[in-house]
Amino acid sequence: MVFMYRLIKAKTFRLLTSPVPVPCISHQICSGLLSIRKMNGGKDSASEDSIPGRANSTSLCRDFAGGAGIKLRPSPDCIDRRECRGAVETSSDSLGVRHGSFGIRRSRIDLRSEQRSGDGNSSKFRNKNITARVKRSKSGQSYRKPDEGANHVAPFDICLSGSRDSAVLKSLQEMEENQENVEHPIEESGGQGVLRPGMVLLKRYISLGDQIEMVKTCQEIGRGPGGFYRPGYKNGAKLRLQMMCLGLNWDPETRKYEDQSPADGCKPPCIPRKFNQLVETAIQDAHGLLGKDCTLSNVEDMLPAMSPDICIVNFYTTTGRLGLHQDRDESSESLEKGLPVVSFSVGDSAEFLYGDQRDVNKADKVVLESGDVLIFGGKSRHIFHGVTSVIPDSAPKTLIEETRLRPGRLNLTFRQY
Ligand SMILES: O=C(O)CCC(=O)C(=O)O
Ligand SMILES: [Fe+2]
Repeated sequence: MVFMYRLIKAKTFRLLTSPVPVPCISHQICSGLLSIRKMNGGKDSASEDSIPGRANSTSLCRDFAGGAGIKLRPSPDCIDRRECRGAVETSSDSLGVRHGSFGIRRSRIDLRSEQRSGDGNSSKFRNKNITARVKRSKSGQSYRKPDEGANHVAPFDICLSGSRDSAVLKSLQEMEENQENVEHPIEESGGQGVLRPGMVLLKRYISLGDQIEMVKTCQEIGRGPGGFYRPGYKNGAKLRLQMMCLGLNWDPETRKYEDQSPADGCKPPCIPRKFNQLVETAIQDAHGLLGKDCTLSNVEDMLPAMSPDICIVNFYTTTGRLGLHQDRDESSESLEKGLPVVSFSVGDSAEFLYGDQRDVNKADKVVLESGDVLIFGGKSRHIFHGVTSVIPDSAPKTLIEETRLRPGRLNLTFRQY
């Protein structure tokens, strides 16, 4: 009897502590092995940090953890296999692991996946000596620790989940009522056109259908490896936004582009082809606008064309903002040529400041609404710019209904390294 009991206990222990291979097929079609080990009791305790909807855990391919919760989600347009190497300690995971078969409270996830082909960006950037703060785990596996000592968190979901409850319906109704009183700021902001040399604003340029698709795509990618997280500066201060980088990761701490996300050590997801196409047509249309000025012999002198290989996706809640700064961490070649930054705004409108100095009192202001595209290159490539406020309840109602985007603003800025 005692022998039988010991045998069962030993088997159970082995079952709980040995890696359970779970195929990891992310939205990036990365194949890997997820090993979940029970490390600490079976109690389940969800905790949240101060950011709404953010669970107190980091999870790689967390949609695939938890046995029964395995989901396969092909990436929109992204066909390359990406490299994720990580060894991440998680505390209670609000997603798959928490609901996993063992009620795992803390788990260690080892994930390894191979890289296949790709668009050539990665090797190109590796050759440029882009630094990645890669550390070695005891097992020798490379991984990158995000905030040392801080709780790792699951990627932020830019959309609300669950069924439409009365609170959401109420806020939709309120939004509808408020929208009747929203003054469209085209006149106030000068509307569509050339704001200054090299700076063009295309008002309501992105169709509602494309905006909806953009939100859904960003949500999909943003919940996966290399997804949304709240970045911080060297001094520990956090930015007042959630960020995800596509193509290459931009690290506010080092002010460098790297080929690993600090949040989970994964390669940044690639930029969906559709996004790049929109950027290219927006630049062409901006050239069309500039071409109306007969004194310009070559519009590209004022606004060079570019092919984006980086996209920084920011999500601002209604209290989010971004201080005046210059975008100057791209390659010196790109900056010298004045290759433009192309910015898409989706969701709530925002007050955007821009000027020649880092001084809010000397800056000009424009309201960026859902669907607007702002392009700044050439002589305006080094302008100081920032977001002072997000205007609540100003997003198109249909966009919110179709996507359940959280209150706030999604902004995508495309650049060429
Ligand atoms: O949100 C915006 O409009 C600006 C974002 C920005 O400046 C940046 O990501 O560098
Ligand atoms: Fe910027």
